[in-house]
Amino acid sequence: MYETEEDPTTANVATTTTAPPKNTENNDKAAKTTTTEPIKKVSEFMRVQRLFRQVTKTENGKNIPKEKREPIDYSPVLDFNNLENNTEENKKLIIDCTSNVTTHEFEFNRETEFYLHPSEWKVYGLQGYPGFYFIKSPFTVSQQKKWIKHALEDYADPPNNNNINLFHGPIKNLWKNGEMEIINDELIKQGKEGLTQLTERPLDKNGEQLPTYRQLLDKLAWSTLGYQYQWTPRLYSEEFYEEFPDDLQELVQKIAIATKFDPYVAEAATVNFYSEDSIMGGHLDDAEQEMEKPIISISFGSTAVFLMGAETRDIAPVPLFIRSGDIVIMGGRSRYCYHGVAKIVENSFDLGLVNENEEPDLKYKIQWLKEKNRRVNINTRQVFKEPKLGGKLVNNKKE
Ligand SMILES: O=C(O)CCC(=O)C(=O)O
Ligand SMILES: [Fe+2]
Repeated sequence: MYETEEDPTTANVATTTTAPPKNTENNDKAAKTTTTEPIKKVSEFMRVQRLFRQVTKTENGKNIPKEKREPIDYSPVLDFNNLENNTEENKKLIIDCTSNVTTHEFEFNRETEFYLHPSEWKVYGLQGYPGFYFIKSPFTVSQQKKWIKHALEDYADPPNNNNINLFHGPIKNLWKNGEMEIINDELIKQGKEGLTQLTERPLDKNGEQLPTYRQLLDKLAWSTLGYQYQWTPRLYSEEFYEEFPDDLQELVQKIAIATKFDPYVAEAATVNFYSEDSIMGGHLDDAEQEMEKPIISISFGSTAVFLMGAETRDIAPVPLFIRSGDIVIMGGRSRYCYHGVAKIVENSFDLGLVNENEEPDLKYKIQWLKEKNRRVNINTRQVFKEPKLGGKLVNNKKE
């Protein structure tokens, strides 16, 4: 998992292809090196990935203002949310699976889980990918915010692992402390007195002063739940297990029932934090012993261009939009296929999540996500054929 292809035009820049699951592409240098790097043959996956790369600097290194950049052509992107807007080619790929899925009932709560009864869900498949499902967001705004809150407050904190812990050691209350700094900076900007109760930053595991929590939050790229995926040996080991959140377990088990992938026990999850210039290179998720159970993926915030590829990188992937609240189920063939995120669409943050009178608990989270067009993605996996340790099966099914 996460062994991504290096883009030869960005090979010597800040593209991380090892442990962190996503590549934060440095478009600036990418643009500069395009002309000097020898042209290597790139895969079909990379060719399509590059269609969504924007040049942000001129050849002599000058910043191109956002409004003057060559716009990205999103017309080839398949859109399950605007069926009529699709190219004729993409229309042929879209399968309406609504009737296959909506008959599998489970108990649910409109207030806290899904606002739409499963019989009202809109579910699509992709031609050539049996087992792949796309569910148009069945969440209310407040349910979306619940997962955003969990991701920032709980999932990114110890004992769960994240990309920042790898360098600095465990950092407690990353969000809470970062939020205090955000509030403090705002007050000072307004000429007011800053907060008095800012937490003193501890030294990190190397005895070095930690960067500010705001800076750390800016670097937050991923965290792991349940079996903590070990990026270097590329495996899950029973030694590194943290309790899997019950409410997330319940949610994905219900989605698994709807799509007939039950029984499903989420034993591990990756939580990805993207900002406006993040990408995730093409990769396979193949470290799980159980590959017959799908990856169930929920996303909130800005819109992504997701690439659904094939078993090799030599086949062009299908680019598709994933918007806030949409659910993607990668089962069947798609479970064995390359995929990635080519682009976070400019200015695509879901304005439905923005509320002038937001409660204090959420105000800064939404502001933080919106200001850099951020996106939170949570994707779950069953790791073992016989689920072990904390993996619980909740009986949600209506008999
Ligand atoms: O962000 C996404 O939609 C995809 C994430 C993904 O593929 C992964 O974490 O393995
Ligand atoms: Fe993946």
